[in-house]
Amino acid sequence: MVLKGLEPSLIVSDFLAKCGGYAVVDGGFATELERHGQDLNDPLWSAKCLISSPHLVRRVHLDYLDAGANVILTASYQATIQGFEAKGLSREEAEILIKRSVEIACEARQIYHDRCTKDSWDFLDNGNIARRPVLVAASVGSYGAYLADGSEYSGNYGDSVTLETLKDFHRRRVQILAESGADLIAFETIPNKLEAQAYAELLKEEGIDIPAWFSFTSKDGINVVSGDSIQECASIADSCKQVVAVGINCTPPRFIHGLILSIRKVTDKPVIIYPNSGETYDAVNKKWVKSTGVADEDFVSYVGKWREAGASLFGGCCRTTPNTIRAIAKNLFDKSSLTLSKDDV
Ligand code: MET
Ligand SMILES: [Zn+2]
Repeated sequence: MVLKGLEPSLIVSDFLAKCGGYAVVDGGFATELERHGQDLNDPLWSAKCLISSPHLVRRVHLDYLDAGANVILTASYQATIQGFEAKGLSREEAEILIKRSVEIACEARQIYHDRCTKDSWDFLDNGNIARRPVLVAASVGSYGAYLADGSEYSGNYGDSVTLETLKDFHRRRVQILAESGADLIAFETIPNKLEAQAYAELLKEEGIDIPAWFSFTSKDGINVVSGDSIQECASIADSCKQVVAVGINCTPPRFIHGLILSIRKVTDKPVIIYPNSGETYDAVNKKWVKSTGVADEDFVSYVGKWREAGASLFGGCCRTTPNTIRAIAKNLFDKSSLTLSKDDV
């Protein structure tokens, strides 16, 4: 994509316009690696596959592109220099793997476009065809994801972790990803305000010249998981020039509508939504379990409602699959059906 040099906000508005006003984000990445037989019970989680199965990483990206994704997220969510070093890799090897995560996603996009299957073309209203726009978003998971102790879902890092700790932890990886050829950086599953502040300061201090999105996670539909206010968190994203979209991921679908309304109160930036399947992560047993209480309807049937509430980018997070993404794409772009039956998923 020829994006460099454009104002960050123009990059996303131009991209959304080319996509037809709304864009489709990919779905659960680690989930899909597991479906392909990978055991991700490891401190590196999905990033383990950058070492052991890069071909599978590329394959999963391709599956999401085939399903209709306009944005694919790299396998770098839990790929950290510190995490790779703990596995005995050198710093240089760790940096190469982080960069490689972006290269693999770019390769997948290239393969996808080169195939020129009918799915890779969009028919425009004027009868012309255009190549479907695809952005590669370099994923950055939280400090809690690196700890791999479930604290990405509590946002509770304890008093010893300060703004500076978080900035120092993330600094080098963000620099590498910014220079890797990715179109943007996706700060995902942000559990608290402190980490959002750290990201915003890093983007500024390091003069990062590609755009970013900030995506928070919530377990009550009111606050982010730490209990910090979603509006305060979204305001940090709003004041950061490099941030081109703000939203929510890895959060049960039933909470999304209210969170979009809260975010819209403090920012006009595009809102991105990619919920999980509604199950809950049990950090002790490292398993996803069905929520008790009211069962979630499949979230694809909510997409129309989220769009009305003001969201512009839609995808899925943990436990969602290419089928979920296919159904979202159909929901957004098949003008004749605004709501999908559950059979579509
Ligand atoms: C815990 S949220 C994980 C987000 C990451 N992009 C993935 O789908 O694997
Ligand atoms: Zn997730």
